[in-house]
Amino acid sequence: MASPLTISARNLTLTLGQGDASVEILRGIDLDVATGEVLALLGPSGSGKSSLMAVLSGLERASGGTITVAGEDFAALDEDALAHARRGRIGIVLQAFHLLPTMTAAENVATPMELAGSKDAGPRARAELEAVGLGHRLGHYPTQLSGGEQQRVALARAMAPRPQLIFADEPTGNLDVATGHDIIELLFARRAETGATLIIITHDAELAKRCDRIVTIADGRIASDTAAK
Ligand SMILES: Nc1ncnc2c1ncn2[C@@H]1O[C@H](COP(=O)(O)OP(=O)(O)OP(=O)(O)O)[C@@H](O)[C@H]1O
Repeated sequence: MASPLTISARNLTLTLGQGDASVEILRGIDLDVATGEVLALLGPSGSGKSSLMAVLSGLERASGGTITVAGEDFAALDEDALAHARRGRIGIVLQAFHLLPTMTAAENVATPMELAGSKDAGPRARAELEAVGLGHRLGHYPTQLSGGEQQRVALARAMAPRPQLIFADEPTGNLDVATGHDIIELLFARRAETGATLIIITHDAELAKRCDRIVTIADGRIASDTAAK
């Protein structure tokens, strides 16, 4: 039996700005992603990859089309409802780590789960930080951590709620090659352990080949959609 779909989008559009200043960023995207699939999103700078990720992850509302993510009709939800639907279901890792500077590594991971009502946020945060090799850095603040360590904290924060769906937008963009490689290994390993669906934006053709499928975006449209192996 085919895996159920985690994402189903039809004729998805995104237009930002008003009147003469409006820009058509996504111009009719059709995309199905099966549960557990690992998908690489490629395309030139400015083609709309991050914008597509923002819509698929519920950070941005589509201007038109239909979109179902993890069983939720995202097109029917307002911003608050989208935020609620994201919680615990969708993990996001970005190029910039976006850690809160006044919180320790453990607090950065635990706090979003606490806000979502988790009763065991502390132990889960610790376990996830141990899983990404930071068990010895729980009490460190972001400024006391290297870039690679900060991205591990961000990865732990994304993974700790056990999301069904993980988005990573150039997660190695701010890291040197070796450190970036370690982060990708960890991301793939943690994903494999949880069976989550992963969508990763990358400019790295070698990394794309490790995914199940490669989708290329050009000028706000899907230019190609092929199996990677
Ligand atoms: N808030 C906004 N208002 C108007 N235009 C925007 C806005 N956000 C993004 N854009 C434009 O939308 C287009 C797509 O941007 P997006 O960041 O999705 O591209 P990308 O493929 O992820 O690029 P990169 O690889 O450089 O990160 C770009 O032309 C960008 O300038």
